[in-house]
Amino acid sequence: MKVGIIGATGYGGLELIRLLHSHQEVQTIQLFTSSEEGVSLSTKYPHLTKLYDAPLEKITKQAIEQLSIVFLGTPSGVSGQLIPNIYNENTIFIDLSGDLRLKNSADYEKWYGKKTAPEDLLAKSVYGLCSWNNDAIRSAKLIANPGCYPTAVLLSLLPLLKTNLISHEGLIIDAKSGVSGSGNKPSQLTHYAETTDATTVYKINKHQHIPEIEQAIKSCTGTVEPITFTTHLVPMVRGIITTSYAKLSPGVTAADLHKAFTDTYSDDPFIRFMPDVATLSTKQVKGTNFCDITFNVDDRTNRVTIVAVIDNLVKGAAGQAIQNMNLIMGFNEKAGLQAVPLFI
Ligand SMILES: NC(=O)C1=CN([C@@H]2O[C@H](COP(=O)(O)OP(=O)(O)OC[C@H]3O[C@@H](n4cnc5c(N)ncnc54)[C@H](OP(=O)(O)O)[C@@H]3O)[C@@H](O)[C@H]2O)C=CC1
Ligand SMILES: CC(=O)N[C@@H](CCC(=O)OP(=O)(O)O)C(=O)O
Repeated sequence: MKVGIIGATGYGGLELIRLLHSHQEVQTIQLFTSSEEGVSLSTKYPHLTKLYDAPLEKITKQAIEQLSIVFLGTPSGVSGQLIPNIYNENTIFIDLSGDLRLKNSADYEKWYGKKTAPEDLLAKSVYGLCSWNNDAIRSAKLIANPGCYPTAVLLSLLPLLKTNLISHEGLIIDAKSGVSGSGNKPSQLTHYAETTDATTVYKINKHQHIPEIEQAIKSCTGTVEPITFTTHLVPMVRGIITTSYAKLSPGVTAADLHKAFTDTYSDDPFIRFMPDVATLSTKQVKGTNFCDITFNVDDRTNRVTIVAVIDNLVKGAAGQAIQNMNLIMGFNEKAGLQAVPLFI
């Protein structure tokens, strides 16, 4: 099968290359650029020497039409305008950006501060939250791959929200990410001198993933209340950890929560429910498509603390995008995604 990557020079693109390279169903990976046509990716990234030396290609409708799948790892505001120009019935589009996730275009313009994608594109797009939307994913032509933070938050909260074991009201979610989450464009926030030896809170009550999380909670459980969601940048390259605090519904015990997680995920290839662990670390999922989840009930407050870890570039981006491809194409869901975590 022939696949393509638009935005191949970005961090999401590089991670797609790394994972697709060992996918047994993928024979050719075409790499596209908007700014460095003719340049070899291995010139820019020497670790790809003797692997990806061919010149980067210009994005054209004719080239995209030849591909079974095209991934877009482009900054927000790009794919919503680009896809209408290259859309065709032969190719499946998987967008890693936030452009097609929010069904309400006013929400996109408010939270992203950018022009929304056309309504017909939004109507066609399927939210690619694997494990929760697999039936719709299997027949999709256009996938809105979930955001990195929403993936960890939703996978860890939906089993309890859907069964009404925790209250929808007063949910508080504290999230922390490594610096690769902000892509390969340097900024003041990600400058080494300011990120190393520091933890920084950012986008307080303004993060663009707030409406995405609320939309998915509504769609999976039928109801939603506003969430409090706070993001932090921590001095590591990869990884996300989310810690959520929820009020238990009357009479609910730890055993009920345990059952909800095992009922939902015991057969899941990538979600590892880990009750009774003393620690949970981003390292234990590094380089993989795993999402590890644990919880602890505080009897003093009648609250439960729910923790999830993912690799932002894999389960939070390229890995989940490939899992979506596998579901659509009817491949083994784990194809290309079987690596053991890079723990040390
Ligand atoms: N990093 C992460 O952990 C995650 C990222 N995402 C989302 O995925 C997307 C990609 O992220 P990431 O790889 O980190 O971003 P990067 O900034 O690292 O890379 C984006 C790439 O997009 C290409 N690009 C820029 N402008 C255009 C354009 N007008 N047309 C086509 N291509 C363009 C650039 O390549 P070139 O100049 O060669 O065209 C660039 O290398 C973003 O929307 C991000 O929000 C989602 C989940 C997690
Ligand atoms: C550390 C860091 O900066 N992370 C980014 C991740 C968001 C992202 O990837 O953007 P979309 O999912 O909206 O496309 C952020 O918090 O904005």
